[in-house]
Amino acid sequence: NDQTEETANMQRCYYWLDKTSRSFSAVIKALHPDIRRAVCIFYLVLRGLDTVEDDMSLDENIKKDLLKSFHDKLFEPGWTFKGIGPQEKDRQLLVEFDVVIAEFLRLETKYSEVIADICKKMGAGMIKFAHKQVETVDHYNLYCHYVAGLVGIGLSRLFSVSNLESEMVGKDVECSNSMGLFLQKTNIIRDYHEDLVDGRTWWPHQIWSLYAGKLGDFVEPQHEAAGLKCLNHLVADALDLVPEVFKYMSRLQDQSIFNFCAIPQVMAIATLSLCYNNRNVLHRNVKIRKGQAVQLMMRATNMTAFYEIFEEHCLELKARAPSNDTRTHHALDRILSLINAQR
Ligand SMILES: COc1cccc([C@H]2O[C@H](CC(=O)N[C@@H](CC(=O)O)C(=O)O)C(=O)N(CC(C)(C)C)c3ccc(Cl)cc32)c1OC
Repeated sequence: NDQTEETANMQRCYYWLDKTSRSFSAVIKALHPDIRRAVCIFYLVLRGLDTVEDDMSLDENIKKDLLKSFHDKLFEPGWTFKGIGPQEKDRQLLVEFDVVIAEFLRLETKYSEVIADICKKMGAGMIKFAHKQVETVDHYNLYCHYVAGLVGIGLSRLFSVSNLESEMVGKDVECSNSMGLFLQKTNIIRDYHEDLVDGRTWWPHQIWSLYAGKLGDFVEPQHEAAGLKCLNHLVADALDLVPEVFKYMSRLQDQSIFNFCAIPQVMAIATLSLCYNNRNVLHRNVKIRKGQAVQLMMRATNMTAFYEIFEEHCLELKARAPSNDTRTHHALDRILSLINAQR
């Protein structure tokens, strides 16, 4: 896509987009020109907020104030933040954040007000979860709402106000929230070992305590079977979101927006299927193969293919799930009957 007519600042923003999201930046750059800049800026603003939340070396009070006021910084031309620890991978983005702010302030108000509103809500939510662990399933859903559901809700509002999508897309908060939860829960399930090492655990205590005394127990051979039961429980919980994902995707009209929304979702169902009953999840970070990811990206361009991809992964999952895992079988049966019903 020809970005030559963009300002020097916007060129710099696309540079940061390439640096902060490997495969995903190309999908954002392929978005319809009416919405491309708004989504790129939204992505970078969220990356900035995420970098603050992730920096464990930051003084608690500085972090709290910054999370609470981040949405106001968007209206302070020239603002940057040099306090992020040197180990944070996207530290430099905040050092050059004045560039993002300059472009944010050039956006039409109908876009910038959505981005600022989501930042305000997300920052406030992140403060509530500054303590390290998640207690109940409700807390789990609330945490995922703050860090991911709100992204889906914000994007859906951008799609609607651009008039590229119907008003319903921006109004159906439940479906938009589920789009974020499906991605976030998949990441949390996949990142068990990595997060354990970092000392931040997002697996809800109310679920894992059914299977072990300490979350770290699952890395030990004698607790592996229990670890797999817990893993499968969380996979089934994530699969319960798929009906809402289908409802959301079925509403989309713009091809570039469909691709932008579909690609992360098909990556997630492939990752979720890979994680199910997979003991490697308890010891290291598992990822779908690059070749499989590319295949999925190329296929996920229409609703028929979207259903087919989910059906393939759900049938494969059903074949592997032991008959006594009723939670997983019920979730899969519901998804498969929805797919058959729309044929
Ligand atoms: C309607 O809602 C969406 C529609 C399309 C894409 C996303 C969602 O997809 C990427 C996809 C992405 O960023 N993939 C990475 C791979 C990875 O990080 O695992 C990448 O390819 O670099 C993602 O993961 N997150 C991060 C959250 C899940 C926290 C929201 C994300 C962060 C900022 C934005 Cl603007 C968008 C997204 C949506 O958000 C729900």
